[in-house]
Amino acid sequence: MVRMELAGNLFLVGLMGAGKTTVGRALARRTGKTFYDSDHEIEARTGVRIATIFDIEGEARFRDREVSVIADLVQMNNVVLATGGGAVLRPENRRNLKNHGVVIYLRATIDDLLARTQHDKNRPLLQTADPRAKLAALFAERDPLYCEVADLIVDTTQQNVTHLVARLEQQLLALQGAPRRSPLA
Ligand SMILES: Nc1ncnc2c1ncn2[C@@H]1O[C@H](COP(=O)(O)OP(=O)(O)O)[C@@H](O)[C@H]1O
Ligand SMILES: O=C(O)C1=C[C@@H](OP(=O)(O)O)[C@@H](O)[C@H](O)C1
Ligand SMILES: [Mg+2]
Repeated sequence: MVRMELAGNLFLVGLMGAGKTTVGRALARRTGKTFYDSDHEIEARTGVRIATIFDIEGEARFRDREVSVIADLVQMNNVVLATGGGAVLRPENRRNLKNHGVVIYLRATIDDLLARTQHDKNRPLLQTADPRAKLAALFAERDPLYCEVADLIVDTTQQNVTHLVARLEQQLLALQGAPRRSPLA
């Protein structure tokens, strides 16, 4: 059987724990694209973990680094890029993502996001007394931005990564054939 090819760049957005890094890596493998993660790229360029950048420089400077890394990575061809959850906060990033590829919003419930992030200490914004309340506040602030930038919105609830990636590939192929469809999958 001849497999249809998915053209161009794929960019993943969504809150912490949505699965951007995990799904992005698997999607790249499945589609034959090269995987990048903006957080990994920031860590590679600085030589320190994200949490250390937040500690030493603060969030605003981290966002500046994120803008610069995303501006570079969107220039690549045939990549899957997992962004950090806050990338959509900066208009330059929203513009860059929209202009250079198909943007996929991985949406998840607060319960799922909490369950998937609670054992990981490298997300400084969730090192608080009430991470559920923090995730809910971030959802309220960012969901409109993710929706604004997305070509495709995918609900990840009760979806294991393998199934999610297979479904995503089908939806992306359909979108490729009909570019002006609604983003709601
Ligand atoms: N659809 C899913 N179902 C179950 N677990 C998931 C799913 N997507 C991601 N995970 C798990 O959740 C955790 C956070 O995923 P990650 O890819 O780091 O999210 P993000 O990059 O969006 O913050 C990881 O342990 C990952 O294995
Ligand atoms: O939501 C955010 O503001 C952040 C999300 C993180 O990436 P993930 O979404 O991959 O966890 C990372 O960029 C940083 O801790 C800030
Ligand atoms: Mg990630």
